[in-house]
Amino acid sequence: MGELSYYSDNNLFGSIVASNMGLTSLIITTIIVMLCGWFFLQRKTKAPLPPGRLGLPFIGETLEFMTAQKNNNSLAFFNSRVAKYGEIFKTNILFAPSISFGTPEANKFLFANENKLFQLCLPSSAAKLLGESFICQVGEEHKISRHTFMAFFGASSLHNFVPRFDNATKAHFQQFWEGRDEIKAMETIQHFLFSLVMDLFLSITEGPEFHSMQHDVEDYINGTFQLPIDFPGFAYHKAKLGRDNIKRTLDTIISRRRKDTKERKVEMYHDLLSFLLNTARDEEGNPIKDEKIKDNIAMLLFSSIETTSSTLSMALKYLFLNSHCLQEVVKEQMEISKTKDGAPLNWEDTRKMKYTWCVLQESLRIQPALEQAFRISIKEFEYGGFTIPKGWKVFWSANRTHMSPQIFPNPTKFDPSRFEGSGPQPFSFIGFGGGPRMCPGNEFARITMLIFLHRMVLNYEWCMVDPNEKIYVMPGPTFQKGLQLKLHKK
Ligand code: HEM
Repeated sequence: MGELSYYSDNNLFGSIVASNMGLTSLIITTIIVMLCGWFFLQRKTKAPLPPGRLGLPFIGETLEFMTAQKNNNSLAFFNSRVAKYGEIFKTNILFAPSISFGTPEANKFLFANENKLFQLCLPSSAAKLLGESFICQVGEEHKISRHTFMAFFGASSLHNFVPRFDNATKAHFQQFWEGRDEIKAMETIQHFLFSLVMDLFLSITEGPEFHSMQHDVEDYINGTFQLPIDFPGFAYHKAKLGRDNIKRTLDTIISRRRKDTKERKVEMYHDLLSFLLNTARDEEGNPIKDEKIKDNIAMLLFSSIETTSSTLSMALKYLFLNSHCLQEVVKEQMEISKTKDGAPLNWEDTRKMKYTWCVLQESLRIQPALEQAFRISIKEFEYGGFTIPKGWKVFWSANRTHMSPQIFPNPTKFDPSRFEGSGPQPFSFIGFGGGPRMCPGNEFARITMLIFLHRMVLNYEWCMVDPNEKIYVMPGPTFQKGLQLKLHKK
């Protein structure tokens, strides 16, 4: 028994040890399996970077992109990558790792997450020249400043300016188009827009300040987004001098305006400067500081002219190439003209120009005035099954979206009827951008372009000297020979 019991105890001990060892190894194995699973899941849940090529160190694919863009062919750059990598891909253009978005869903995501996941990123050299203007601000500061300016550029405020714009447009045609049988339309339109904004912003339509500003604004526009070489002869250096001259001229104009206000001549002025000096307030409810007024007026001169002149010039080209569309525009404008009996156009008239507005939007769809704009991701996040790292650039691209055959069938065909009725699906037409940074000048651009086309089609027939005139994009679309037109007065 004892032996037996010894044997049994020994056996029991052995079996306890054996079963403990079995349990321990079971626990260890379970932990190892769980750890492996956890690591595996961790690896699985961290989505990969979007596919694509970052290209050469630092310059990446910048040269290839810039060459394609300059030749008005950035779509080929994008299409080849979309075909290879899909709708979301990585690249390195403009010297930074970047991610390209192009579908309406991705555009919506980008615009809706401004300040949450993305923020505007301007090259620091350009931001330096744009100073304290609201285009350089982000977050709440941007929202408040932009709101101040929107009070002036919104539809309700521009309402009253329509007859004044129409009179200015008639005067422009008399001075610059009358009696000419050939014209470089794009630069003449730029001059027209410069005159219009100088009137709207500062009530200045002629004289030395007008001419010096014209020259300085041109330098400012041409050089701000160029290579930041601050040395005589380089575009960026000229832009800096231009910006300084604009601000000096604005100093003189502001002092004169203050004197006029004291002498109660202020009611003479209905313009942006008067609004900024007398009505607008900053975020703390104080009058806006002069430095901010000057930087914003200079920035608005900068943003308004090239974009609008390019869209109008493209519309003249497409109307010439599509005579059935031109006939529709003429019919619509004649109907309006018949009701006017020589009186200037008003706000309600511009509301009736529905087909003409479709023509302008279709022109902007095919040849966007701003092809893409960049944001920077302010935190890491996932989108579309990919990780978007913090600090990478993400950009929307108007020509990628506008030229997608899934969104706009037969995308190269000029077809203004795409914009009739409820128009294209949301976030598929992004000619004016979207979200909190959507173009605040779109209403102003809309009315000025409609009024211009009204006067143009009622008074002139035109044909392009070279219907295949080349277009460069640097960075906005520009006709190689300035859009040469032969004119025939009706
Ligand atoms: C057809 C004419 C125009 C086109 C196609 C156009 C296009 C655009 C686009 C696409 C953006 C968005 C850029 C982005 O997302 O980063 C933008 C922004 C802007 N536009 Fe326009 N624009 C036009 C006319 C104007 C005019 C007439 C003005 C001024 C009166 C103006 C002032 C601005 C400003 C200040 C911004 C920056 C807004 C912000 O950052 O909050 N634009 N424009």
